[in-house]
Amino acid sequence: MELNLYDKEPVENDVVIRIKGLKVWTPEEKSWWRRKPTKSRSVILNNVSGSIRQGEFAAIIGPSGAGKTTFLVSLAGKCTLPSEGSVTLWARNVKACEGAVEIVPQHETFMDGLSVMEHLVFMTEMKIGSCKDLRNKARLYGLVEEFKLKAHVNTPVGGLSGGERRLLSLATTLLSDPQILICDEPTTGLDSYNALLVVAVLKKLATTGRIVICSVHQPSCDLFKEFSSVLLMAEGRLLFHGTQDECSNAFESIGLRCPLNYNPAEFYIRAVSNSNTNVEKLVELSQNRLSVDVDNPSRPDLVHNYNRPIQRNWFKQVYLLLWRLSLSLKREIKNQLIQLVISVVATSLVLCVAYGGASGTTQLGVQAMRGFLWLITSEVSFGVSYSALYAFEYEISLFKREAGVYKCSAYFVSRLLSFVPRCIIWPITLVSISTLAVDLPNYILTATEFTVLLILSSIPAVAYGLGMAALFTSTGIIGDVMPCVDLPLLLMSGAFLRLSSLPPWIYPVKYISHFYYAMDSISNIYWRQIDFIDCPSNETSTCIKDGAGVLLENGYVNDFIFQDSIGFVFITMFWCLLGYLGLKREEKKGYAY
Ligand SMILES: Nc1ncnc2c1ncn2[C@@H]1O[C@H](COP(=O)(O)OP(=O)(O)OP(=O)(O)O)[C@@H](O)[C@H]1O
Repeated sequence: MELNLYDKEPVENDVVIRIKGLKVWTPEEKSWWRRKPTKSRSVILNNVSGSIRQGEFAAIIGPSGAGKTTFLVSLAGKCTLPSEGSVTLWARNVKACEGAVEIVPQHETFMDGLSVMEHLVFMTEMKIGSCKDLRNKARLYGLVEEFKLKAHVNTPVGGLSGGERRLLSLATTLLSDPQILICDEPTTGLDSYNALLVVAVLKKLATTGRIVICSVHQPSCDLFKEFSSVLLMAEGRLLFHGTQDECSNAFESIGLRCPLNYNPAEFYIRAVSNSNTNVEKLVELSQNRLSVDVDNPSRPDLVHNYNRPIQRNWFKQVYLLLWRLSLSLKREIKNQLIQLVISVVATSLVLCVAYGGASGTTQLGVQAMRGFLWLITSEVSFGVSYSALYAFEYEISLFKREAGVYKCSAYFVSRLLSFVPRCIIWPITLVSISTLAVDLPNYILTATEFTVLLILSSIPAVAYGLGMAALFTSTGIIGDVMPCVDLPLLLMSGAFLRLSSLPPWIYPVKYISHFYYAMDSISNIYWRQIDFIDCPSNETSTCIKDGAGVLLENGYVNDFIFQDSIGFVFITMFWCLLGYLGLKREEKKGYAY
């Protein structure tokens, strides 16, 4: 049975995409200490003009570095390089036609831990709506069938071959049924059977009125002849745009005839690679042809009723992102458990050995218990914040690739929530093992309070790790920056110096230190229960008489529950905001096609 995925009727042969005087440059490189650019910009696209009609199935060919990818990305409105000129769809700026154009990049980016079906279900839910809806379900299964992915639905994406990944990438893009599809080398890496399969699907799309534009590298004769039109590029210029026959006539008119049985695409590319004269002749020839189309009056009345992208509501986006992450993490559960056992159980045992029998009721024990409280607090904070530090390292290109599919804030929040199990398991394990060795008053109640407090304090610690990760991910210097930021926050914990002795100008830093709030709370929980600290008669230094004295010496506050609760909420929001801004900046930089 033939699947009818593209139910729109072909429409009249009208110009949809118009490109006028498009120039794109490489960015100027400036050093931060000099105003003068260290490297001046060079032209990538040089005054490209043209127009593309409804139903066109166009092949962009040209030598390497001709500017094909840059041209495609500009057509999709996703070029982030400095540019001039315009690209319009139905006489409207391409950037204002969200959802009309989809681009399939040369290099696919997926979450490799998911199976093919899980990936497609996630994308269907995000891009077109619930998979329970029969139409959406039919579209999903139709594409699986059309791209011969049925045999691989349970295969992890990371285990697919290069060609299969390419097919999956195309199927994912077609879920939203875009009006204009741009593919950067869709057949590269595919065997001839699959290359023809892909081209046949794309051609079918074009026959239903959509525009399909593909850059193709060394296409075979069979493949090349499937395209309805050819765009030939060299040195950043569009040398020719027209049908295959028109292309061959144009070459003949400048004295170049493609030999019989010779691959025409290869012939055209060679002709413009070797000779500047040929390039100039073709530029001259094409200028007259292109100006006709470009100067046609615009027809804003022809704005097509293309599928506007849907955006699931924010909570649904967070839910779906969490679902995807949980699927990916589920497969790493063994590694996660080993990590937990090594990190927490081993740490707890070391603490048991070092602090065995410590009690805050003796002068010696005061120092030991201060150290113990600091160590369990910092172990949890460091443990969770450093595990969050590399959360975006592998995901940032996926996040950029999926820009527009979900909101940046939903992504950040889902990433924060994905750490919640760790924030619960870590403190429970650490407290339940390590406190067995020390003398806690009201053991069960105090250990429970420690656990709850450490769980609460680990949330801002994760927000801190994620915030820093989002701010510094692309620079690759996060490992150097983090210890520098940690230091003042650590000092503010009160574990190493008396907070009341700090100069007033440095004092506000303590309000953004999660170490401070955690130490303030845990110290209050413990020391408030110590009514008497023994002071031996031969003691030469001043004795601290009770837990309140210890708190006073450290500079911790009395109304700790209120202040520390507000503090935890405040710093969580503070780091989330910085993290969100960091991700937004990454999103703006755009995906590297
Ligand atoms: N962001 C960028 N910064 C600097 N130079 C760039 C950038 N993007 C593209 N270029 C340069 O512009 C030229 C055209 O690149 P583009 O990728 O568009 O060519 P292409 O025709 O697609 O090449 P290929 O067929 O090899 O993929 C290349 O010389 C490339 O190095």
